[in-house]
Amino acid sequence: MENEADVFYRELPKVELHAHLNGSVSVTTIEKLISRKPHLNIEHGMTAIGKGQRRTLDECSQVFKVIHQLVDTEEDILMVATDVIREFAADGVKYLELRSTPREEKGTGLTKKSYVETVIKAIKQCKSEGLDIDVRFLVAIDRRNGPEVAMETVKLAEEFMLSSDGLVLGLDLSGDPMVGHGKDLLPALQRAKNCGLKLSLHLSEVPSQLEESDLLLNLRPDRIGHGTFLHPEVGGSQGLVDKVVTNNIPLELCLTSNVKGQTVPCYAKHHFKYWYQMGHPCVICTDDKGVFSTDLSQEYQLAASTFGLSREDLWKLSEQAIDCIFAPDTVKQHLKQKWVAIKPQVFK
Ligand SMILES: CC(C)=CCNc1ncnc2c1ncn2[C@@H]1O[C@H](COP(=O)(O)O)[C@@H](O)[C@H]1O
Ligand SMILES: [Zn+2]
Repeated sequence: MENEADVFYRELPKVELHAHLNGSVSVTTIEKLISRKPHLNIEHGMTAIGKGQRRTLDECSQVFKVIHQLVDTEEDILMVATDVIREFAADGVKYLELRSTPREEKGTGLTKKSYVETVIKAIKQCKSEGLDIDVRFLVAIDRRNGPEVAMETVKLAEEFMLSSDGLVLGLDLSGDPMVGHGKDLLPALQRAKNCGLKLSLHLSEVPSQLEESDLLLNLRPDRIGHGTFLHPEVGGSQGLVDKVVTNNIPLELCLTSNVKGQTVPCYAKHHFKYWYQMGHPCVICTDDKGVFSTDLSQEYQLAASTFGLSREDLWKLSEQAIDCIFAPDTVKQHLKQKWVAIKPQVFK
């Protein structure tokens, strides 16, 4: 049974800007995938981190390898993407930017192009079902794959930005933060920026990357993923903070992901507090709702209980997230009107 508080968080209209497709796969969908591929001998304990459990970053990366084995055909991607979109819609998300790394699978004929096409197909299919959610796509670069693949990915994203009726809006830089160096990826990221792709970069997700963070910030990304170690208290620097503040770059903050992935010691010490108190634009996100066994309503609830936010504070937080989306102003206006229309129902 849902209690009154749960209803509030679900009914609160929300914007999700940091969700990796294959990290967002629910237990129900994983079970469907496992039954399609029994020979892999995968159990769903291998694909999700439960309540109170933690994993090192390295162990988290292993989890993605297991999920990628389960999701390796166009059919799988279509199912995964439609399920994930429906789940976000059911959780009260009205605008979603999904991100995913195009993969090629020689065995099944999947190509990077057909990968992106299939995600777009899923988005269109959900739209035709009349779901009350606007979904866009960010093409992801896995930093582990190096500069050449990054450049190829940018070209692919560019093509789709021009041909997808505004569904492909930008580029994400993600992947194991301990692997590779951001400086090698600068040419690809700069090209993306020049051709009009919006940039959301995972940045300072782990400590001691001041130089890399500085280089990436010089690109003036449109949003930052995590930014856990930017501020001086955790080994970052005032210079980095100043760059983020001066350029007013919103942060995508994922509480459960950071605590379960152990880059943050506990919820109370999450850097949400630092940036929120400063009045800097912060957007609460899930990162990988499947892997970390969460949803966006739970993340808002966690932020409220940890940092003492009122319902009015939460409303403002979700409404201000609209200003950080990559879709054009007309979409922002439309969403703002939607928020106004929904408010009486949420605060009844
Ligand atoms: C390791 C850890 C604590 C995860 C949370 N933080 C993350 N940091 C960097 N990249 C990520 C993270 N979560 C997901 N990803 C990226 O998203 C991919 C999975 O989604 P997809 O296949 O791109 O659709 C992963 O292989 C990885 O490249
Ligand atoms: Zn992420």
